[in-house]
Amino acid sequence: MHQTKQNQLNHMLTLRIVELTIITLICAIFIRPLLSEVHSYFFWIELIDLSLATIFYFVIRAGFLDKWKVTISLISSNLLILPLLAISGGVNSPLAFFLPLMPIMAALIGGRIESLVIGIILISAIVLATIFGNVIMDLNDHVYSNEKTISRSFWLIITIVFSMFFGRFFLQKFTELTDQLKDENLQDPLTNLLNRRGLSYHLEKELNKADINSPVALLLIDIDYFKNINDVYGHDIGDLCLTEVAVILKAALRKNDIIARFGGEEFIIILPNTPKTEAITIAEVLRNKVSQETYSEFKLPLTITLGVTESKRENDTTLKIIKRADKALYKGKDKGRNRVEISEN
Ligand SMILES: Nc1nc2c(ncn2[C@@H]2O[C@H](COP(=O)(O)OP(=O)(O)OP(=O)(O)O)[C@@H](O)[C@H]2O)c(=O)[nH]1
Repeated sequence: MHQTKQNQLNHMLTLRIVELTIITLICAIFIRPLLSEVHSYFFWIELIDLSLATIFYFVIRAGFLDKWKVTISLISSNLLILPLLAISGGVNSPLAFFLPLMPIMAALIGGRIESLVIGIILISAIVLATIFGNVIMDLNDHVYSNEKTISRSFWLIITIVFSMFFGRFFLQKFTELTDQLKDENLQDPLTNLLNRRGLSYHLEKELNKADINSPVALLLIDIDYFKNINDVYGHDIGDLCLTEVAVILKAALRKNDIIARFGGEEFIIILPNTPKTEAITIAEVLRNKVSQETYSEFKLPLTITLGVTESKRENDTTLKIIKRADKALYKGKDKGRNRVEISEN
């Protein structure tokens, strides 16, 4: 789910970058000749470039390209631009000003490695264009200045390196931020357990992995008579009790088990690769641990009731499995609370 959102963002970002490139090229073709005299070479080169960028734009828009194919296209369009750059005057070409944008584009669309690869290609091309600067300039019949070419190459390389670092830095910040948002989005702020959204995400994943040999067990847990705590001691003590119960439940679980606050005073525990018989033993352990502790500064005793179920072979859904556990839980409440009940099917 989150991967898809990230892909959509990358896709949108790629389109914006290519749109900007197209706008810049249109300005270069139609507006620049009004401001100064431009060699006809540039017109044709920029027209070819514009056609490439437009094709690239529609191919991306149609969604034909995944991340790697976009990166490969970026690298190949770089390689295509380089000969155009050579015949338009090498590092002295106005096209050269586009080059420092490339590593940033590659970092945003592809990643760190892509940005590094493109940066290295460009720097090597600039070094070559400087060594053969004289020949390139002859093609374009401009007056060639060795010092000017070297100075331009120097600054271009500096800006490309800078752009590689900036791309990397931006990517790092972007990843940190999206990870943080992802965590916050899936976390219950009171108990720091997964929230309902996080639970659905993990439960769906585990149900897809489950089969006859490795069923998923689910425990629905409800704190007994919790309303009394709120009514007598206040909501803040109620909150404290909830957090303390969450800590006890979490500490008793195995590494791969998943715990979430389902809402209010209800928790759900997903036990991957666990048959119902084993889940019942775990549920009893949890029930005992919770009832053996006392909670908050008032040393309040608490008990829990648990409904236990396991995944079915076919067509099980997050909704169905939770509903089965819920039925079992309410059977436990009816039978007097502080107990483990198993779903019938
Ligand atoms: N402090 C606190 N209380 C909450 C929170 N969420 C739900 N509650 C309270 O939890 C209580 C749940 O009460 P009930 O559903 O009636 O059930 P109960 O009193 O636990 O009784 P049984 O479940 O039948 O054993 C309500 O008083 C809610 O206000 C919360 O985030 N913090």
